Formats: sequence, structure tokens, C-alpha cells
Amino acid sequence: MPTTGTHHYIELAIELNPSLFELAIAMLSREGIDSFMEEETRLLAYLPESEWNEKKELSIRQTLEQTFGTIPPCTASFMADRNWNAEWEAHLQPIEISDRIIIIQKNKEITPKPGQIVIEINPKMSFGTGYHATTRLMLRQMETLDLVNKKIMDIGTGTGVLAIAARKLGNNLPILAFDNNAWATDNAIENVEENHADNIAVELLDAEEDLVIHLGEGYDLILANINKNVIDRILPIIRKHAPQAPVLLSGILIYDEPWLKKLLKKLNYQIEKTIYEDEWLSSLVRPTP
Ligand SMILES: C[S@@+](CC[C@H](N)C(=O)[O-])C[C@H]1O[C@@H](n2cnc3c(N)ncnc32)[C@H](O)[C@@H]1O
Repeated sequence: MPTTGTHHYIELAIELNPSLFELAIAMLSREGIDSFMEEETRLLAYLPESEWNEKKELSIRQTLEQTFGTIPPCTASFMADRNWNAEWEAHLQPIEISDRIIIIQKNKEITPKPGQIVIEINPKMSFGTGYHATTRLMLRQMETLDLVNKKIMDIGTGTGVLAIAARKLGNNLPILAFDNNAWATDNAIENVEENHADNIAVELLDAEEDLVIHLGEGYDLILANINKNVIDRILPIIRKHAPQAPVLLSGILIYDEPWLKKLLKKLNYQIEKTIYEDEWLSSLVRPTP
């Protein structure tokens, strides 16, 4: 079971022209950072205190310099857990993913369109608010799929948003949703409960260590919105141990599409559909028969 505890983190405040936020988010996500908040002229990026050290700081500075030619003014400050929720929630507004799906936060009243699914997400520090293009892309792909009688695994569940969406989009089998970050699993459990989404097992697991044993249970659809490096390592495992399962991928930058195509070819997957938003893509891939 995930541990519920106090989580401290580092807030990086980067002074930037807002037109550069998307690019900065894309590049910082390559550093493994996946929690962001946008202010008028500052991009705030959050990472666990345990991951912050001189090497990480240097690597982030190099990434910023390579991306922008110079390092934008940037400060790092410690943030205790207790500062977090109110601040985050104050920034959030409902996000309409499509005519079919809208994401709202706790205590926000909205009138959904007829037939629109409402997902309530209180993100805390987890990724998956709908504020990121990759979450939107995954949800837009999912709403076009027939999820009935599909056993789904949600790798890197973050807030649990995709698993909850699957349930609300008509999926009727048990879902395994996991993340290697205890903030995320704690938060996903809360969100699953808030949404009365039953039969979703949220677990603290690492895809790179625990996949094989779970894939043996037999899955019909794998959701993996993670990042290039992790996908590079786990897709061969998925191909081997879930040889029939389609995989819905995101967390991949458009610049990395050639890499993705090469990997898919090597593993004998065919691309069924790729969609794009900002610098990001999502591909639905199926094992070649
Ligand atoms: C881009 S977020 C996606 C969150 C959510 N699924 C969504 O679509 O919005 C990626 C998530 O993968 C998790 N993650 C990264 N590496 C992982 C690994 N090796 N095993 C499990 N989860 C991982 C991160 O903690 C993060 O919550």
C-alpha cells in the first residue's frame, strides 16, 4: 500500500515569456519534471526534494541554456507540503477536453454539455490535471475506443485521471492503475473515491521492475503516458508479455517521433492513430498480426 506522509518539494520559478512556456515544459519534462504551474510571466516547476541536488540543478540549467540560448532568471525554493493544496487549487479552472469529457476540481460547479462525462480531479502534486497536452491527447484517443470488456492497465497513473475516464467511458472490467510516486498513488486513490469509480486498483509499483508479473494477468489495453526514456525501456517488455495488447502512448515530444517510429518497427507494432497538440503526440499502436 502507498504511504501517506508529508512530501516536500523544490519549486523552480523561471522568468519567461508565456509564449515559451510550452517549450520549457517539454524540455523540463525530459529532466523527469512533470508538475508545473503557469503564472503571468513565470513558469513554476516542481520536483520532489529528494530528487534535488547539484547534479540535477546543473542538468536543468544546461537544458534551459540549450533550449533558449541563455539561462532565464531562475530561482529554486523549498516548499513544504502544507503550502501546496490551496495554492494549486486556486489556479485551476475546469478543462474541457472535448464535447465528451470535462475535468473539474472539487467544489467547482459546472453545467456539462449533454452526454458529457465529468471527471473531478484534485491534483495535489500529481500529474494529470488536464492542464497538460499529453493528458488531453490520451483522453481524446480513449474516447474514440470501445472500452467495453477490455482489461486495462494504466501505467504512470498520476492523478488516476485516465483510469477514472476509462470507467466513465463504459469500461466494465477491473483496472490496474499504478505509479512509482507515492504522491501520485495517494492522490489517485482519493480521486478514484471522489469519482465513485469502482474496481480500480491503485498501486505503488515501478513499471521498470514490476511489469512482467502483472502483465501475466492478461490485459487488452495498456495506457502509458510516461516519457521517452521509460517507454523505451518498458515497451519491449509489454510487447513480450502482453503480445496481443494495443498500447496507447503519450509523453512523447513531436521531435522524438522518428525515434518512436523506429522503436515500433523494431518491436513489430503498427501505428493505428497518432494525434498531436503543442509539442506532444499520442500514438495508439497495435501488435502487427
Ligand atoms: C506524464 S505523467 C501521466 C499522468 C496521467 N496518466 C495522465 O495521463 O495525466 C507520468 C506519470 O508516470 C509516473 N512514472 C514515471 N516513471 C514511472 C515508472 N517507472 N513506473 C511507474 N510510474 C512512473 C510519474 O510519476 C507520473 O505520475
